[in-house]
Amino acid sequence: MNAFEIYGGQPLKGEITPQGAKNEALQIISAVLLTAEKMTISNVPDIKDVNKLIELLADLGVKVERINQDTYTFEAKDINIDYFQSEEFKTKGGSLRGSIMLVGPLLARFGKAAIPKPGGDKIGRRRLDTHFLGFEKLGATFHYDANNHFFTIDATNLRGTYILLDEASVTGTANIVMAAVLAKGTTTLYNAACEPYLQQLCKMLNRMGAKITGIGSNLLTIEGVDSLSGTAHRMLPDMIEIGSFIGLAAMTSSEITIKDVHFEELGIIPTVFRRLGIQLEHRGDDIYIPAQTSYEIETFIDGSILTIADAPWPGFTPDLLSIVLVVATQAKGNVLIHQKMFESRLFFVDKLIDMGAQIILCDPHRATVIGLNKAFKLKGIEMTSPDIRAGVSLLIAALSAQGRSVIYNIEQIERGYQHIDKRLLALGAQIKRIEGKPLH
Ligand SMILES: CC(=O)N[C@H]1[C@@H](OP(=O)(O)OP(=O)(O)OC[C@H]2O[C@@H](n3ccc(=O)[nH]c3=O)[C@H](O)[C@@H]2O)O[C@H](CO)[C@@H](O)[C@@H]1O
Ligand SMILES: C=C(OP(=O)(O)O)C(=O)O
Repeated sequence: MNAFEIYGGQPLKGEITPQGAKNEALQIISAVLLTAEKMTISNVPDIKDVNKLIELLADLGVKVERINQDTYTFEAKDINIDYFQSEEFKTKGGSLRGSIMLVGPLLARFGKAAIPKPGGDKIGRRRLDTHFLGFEKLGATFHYDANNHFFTIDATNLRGTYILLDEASVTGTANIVMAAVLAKGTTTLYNAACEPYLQQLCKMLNRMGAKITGIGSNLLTIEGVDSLSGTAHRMLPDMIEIGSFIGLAAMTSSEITIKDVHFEELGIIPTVFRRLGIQLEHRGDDIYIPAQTSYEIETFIDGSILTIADAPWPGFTPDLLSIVLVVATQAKGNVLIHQKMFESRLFFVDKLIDMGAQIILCDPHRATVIGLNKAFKLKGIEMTSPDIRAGVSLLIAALSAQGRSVIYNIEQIERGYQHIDKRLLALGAQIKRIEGKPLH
């Protein structure tokens, strides 16, 4: 088991380039199953979840070639549908959330699919109802074997229809769109999620010959086509990494430039960090963050305490709330963090409290942070990372803290952050990968 050992308390300095977007990559790479032709995908992040998905595709019979460090070609000509029944697939498929998005393309192209209940973070209940209700509307039938946690889905004759999603699920929308592109007739999808990940997916599908309109809105119209052809696609920079680096710079009083961020795709993210008092400048397509000895959280116009809450896009992504929370611990002022979507995503705050942060966990969804205004530094401790974003938040806390910290269970962090120790070392961080297990 690997851990990170960190000596914190020193400012960092330099430039950092965000990786390709993890959550976009999981959709885009699943979509290669929709065509027998060659797909060339670039800016693919070298992270555990993406590499596992690529491995799954290869196991399914997709011809995968790595052209260079971040570019792959995929050719889904001969697919081995029987692989679904193998024990290997049940183990591998169950280990990442993104594997659920293999179902839509497989139904569209082969009329059947099977999938173990996927993994992902322990951040609360993670329903898949939206996916299956959507597939059912398109004419699929599914069976859930609760003993083996295994879904089997049949769909020989998918037909376009009107679908009102029960919630704007990100992976659910991607899955249903990918099933509908090859269905007969027109699908109208309302209450669709519209994150940049989905906009990128829909634009790529259109380049492959799909007919999707309404991209970027919560009403998508998908006119089914007979087949799709190959194309090339480049992933956007990962907006969650960009937000994490903004938080890192502020918390550690570092002067950092985040390169090539595609600022116009970041939506409300820069605004939310600015509301925490963080100065950031949009220079060319970079974000420049000066070294700041203090940053002050705004209040609402009437003087009441600021609330930062998550919401489906174009609202603030839940994947950055843990980062905002940690950054607020060293701000001047107070903020209420309201994590509406997930039930267990704030449960890492006990570690921050152990480090000296002032936080009141009001209930599983809400935490009040009383900023220390950098008057007292957090102190380094040993801790275990419960999920990917909490993990990076703890990493940021450790880099700002006085003394030595050890973070265990870094596999969680490495699901989504490419070579993070090496990239932080390049900014001057004192971080080392060590062997180690938590005591309990
Ligand atoms: C692989 C991938 O892409 N994972 C992302 C994806 O997960 P994923 O697609 O699994 O998440 P969903 O969008 O389905 O939903 C996430 C949670 O939010 C709740 N919910 C969702 C929509 C809504 O309108 N109201 C609501 O309360 C759901 O019940 C669920 O608990 O989207 C999440 C929400 O942005 C992100 O945290 C994950 O990083
Ligand atoms: C929760 C996340 O990922 P996943 O959906 O893969 O668990 C995330 O990226 O923050």
